Amino acid sequence: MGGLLDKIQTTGDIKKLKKEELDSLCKELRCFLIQHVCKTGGHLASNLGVVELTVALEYIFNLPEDKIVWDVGHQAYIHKILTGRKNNFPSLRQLDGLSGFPKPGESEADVFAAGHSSTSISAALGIAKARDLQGKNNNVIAVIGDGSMTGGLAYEALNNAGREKTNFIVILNDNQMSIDHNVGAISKHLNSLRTSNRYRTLKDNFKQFRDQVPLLGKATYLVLEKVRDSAKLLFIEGAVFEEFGFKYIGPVDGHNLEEMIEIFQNVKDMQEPILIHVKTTKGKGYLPAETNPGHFHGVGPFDMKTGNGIGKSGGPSWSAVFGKKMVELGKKNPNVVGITAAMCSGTGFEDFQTAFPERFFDVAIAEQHGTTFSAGLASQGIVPVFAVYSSFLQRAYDQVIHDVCMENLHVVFAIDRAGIVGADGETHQGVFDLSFLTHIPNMTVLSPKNAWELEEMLEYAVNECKGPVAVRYPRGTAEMGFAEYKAPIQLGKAEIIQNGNGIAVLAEGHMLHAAQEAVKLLEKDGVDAPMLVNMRFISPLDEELLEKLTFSCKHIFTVEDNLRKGGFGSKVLEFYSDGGYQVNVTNLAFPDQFIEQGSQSQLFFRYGLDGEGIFRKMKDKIGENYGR
Ligand SMILES: Cc1ncc(C[n+]2csc(CCOP(=O)(O)OP(=O)(O)O)c2C)c(N)n1
Ligand SMILES: CC(=O)[C@@H](O)[C@H](O)COP(=O)(O)O
Ligand SMILES: [Mg+2]
Repeated sequence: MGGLLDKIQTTGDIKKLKKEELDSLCKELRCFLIQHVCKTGGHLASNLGVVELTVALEYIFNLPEDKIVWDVGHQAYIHKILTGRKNNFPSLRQLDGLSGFPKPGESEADVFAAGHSSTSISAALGIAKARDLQGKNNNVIAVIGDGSMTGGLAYEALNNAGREKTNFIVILNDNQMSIDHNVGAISKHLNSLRTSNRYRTLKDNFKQFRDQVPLLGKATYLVLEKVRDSAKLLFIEGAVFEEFGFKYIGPVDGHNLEEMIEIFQNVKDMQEPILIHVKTTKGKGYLPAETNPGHFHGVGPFDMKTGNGIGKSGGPSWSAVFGKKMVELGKKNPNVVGITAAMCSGTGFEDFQTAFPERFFDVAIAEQHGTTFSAGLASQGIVPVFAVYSSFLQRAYDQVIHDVCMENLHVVFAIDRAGIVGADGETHQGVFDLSFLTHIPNMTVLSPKNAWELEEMLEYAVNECKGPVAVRYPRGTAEMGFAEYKAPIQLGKAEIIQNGNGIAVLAEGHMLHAAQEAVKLLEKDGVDAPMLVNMRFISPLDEELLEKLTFSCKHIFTVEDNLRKGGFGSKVLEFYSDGGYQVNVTNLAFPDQFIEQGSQSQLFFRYGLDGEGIFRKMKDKIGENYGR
């Protein structure tokens, strides 16, 4: 690999290239990207789609003085390669490696961190206003996808930005895709703009006019050039963005470097809010990704030649178990409906969508709306099951409290990707939901130990619960172990896996597996069989059991896939402290910090939450009483 890309070692080096070289640079970038992402995995399709857009932006604007804010940030790989991180690219999304998202700590060219969608316009506006207050005159650009443009926060920001007479550019990268196909009225509106030829007409009109002027003098020509340039900036009727106060430019071909370079040159330094609508193709330039952009949105390692995945194909994922059970529940109960916020395939909801299209709602990237919409449905006797990634539900904290729990409405939250998710890192780790849900009055929170229990809990949540209920389960292959433990689910009741004295290990959800491994190691080390418990309910806790333990156990350990503060263990401690019990409780959980990227197993190991790590921590704690 080499040539032009080798000349780009640091931010701004791209500007040393000749304009005629940029097409070749784009080709090299695509090869580089595919060759590396096929090994590391990552958000390939979105990045292939923005190669020319990123090159044009970074060729015209002056980084790092000019600020580019990437929405979600999953499409910032080309930006990373062009801003000094090419050599580190093999470590993308790996433990201690390059982040898959913009990170100001990684480079001065990364202005604002992201991972969750629809934040770019707000953040960029803040950056632009700070610039104005500080008397600077750099450009500020938000790059947002059409999927992210369905998030409410983007409109709060447009509403605010449209009245500012300041240098502020929004690039709307429209590939008609979210992860799955984009949905909703905004998507339709963008489609009507995409297919309009008004921008082309203006350009063509100019060409016709110019060709008709005989013996064009240089001065006239220059005036016409200016007219043509400003023609691109003309108010185009019908684009919703104009109503917000933005000057709308588009649609522009996002794979045509020349066109984009010309437009960016024109808008650079303009003192008003401008929105440039750029049309791109997700997966551009790599056939498997162009053909199946949903799959290549976020992909694991794959064979570059065929696009086929590489690596172990274990059993069904937790999401697949959820999806299959939902079809069964939907068949039995016509009141059950499914809701997703643009994560239909990720949450395993596709079969339900196919089976019950009229009972399935993709609300787009709108977790807040999805939650309140569910509350509305529940208020009328429908049973909504909102499948949502743990970290994205953070968005809807107020809606969960104010619209669901306060009214004690029967909304079922199927919380996918709860706990450590791995390579997406800090922004996506689902390690807060136990802390932000279990203290809300009326909310029931359950965690399954295995696939069977997830199904049982869903059945329980849908058919037996009366109020708000959340079932949380992790990313990855569903656990099948403990198949012989099938006690029926009962409100607030834990499941005893192994009786014992002296030591009790209370496990949350899938952490039971690591906890059992640790217990076996303790036994092997000469400790009398500790008690092992699958808690099942994190809220309400099995208080009867907790009280009983105070008579038989000297040491109580809690194990969970969540941060320590406010989590399962914290609740157990609180119970004992409130009741004035004298017990020795140790919480084994992730430390109270943002947890970095890495594979799930690497992170469980690093934080001592794999079987061996739990064993060591327990051994340390038991100390002088060890072995008795
Ligand atoms: C709040 C939030 N919800 C959901 C997601 C998951 N997610 C990541 S990218 C994406 C699609 C974004 O589509 P778009 O902005 O059009 O980008 P594209 O991948 O098409 O370039 C979704 C739903 C997220 N990152 N943040
Ligand atoms: C960028 C983003 O938010 C999603 O693409 C996310 O990375 C998907 O995660 P999963 O791979 O766990 O579905
Ligand atoms: Mg898109």
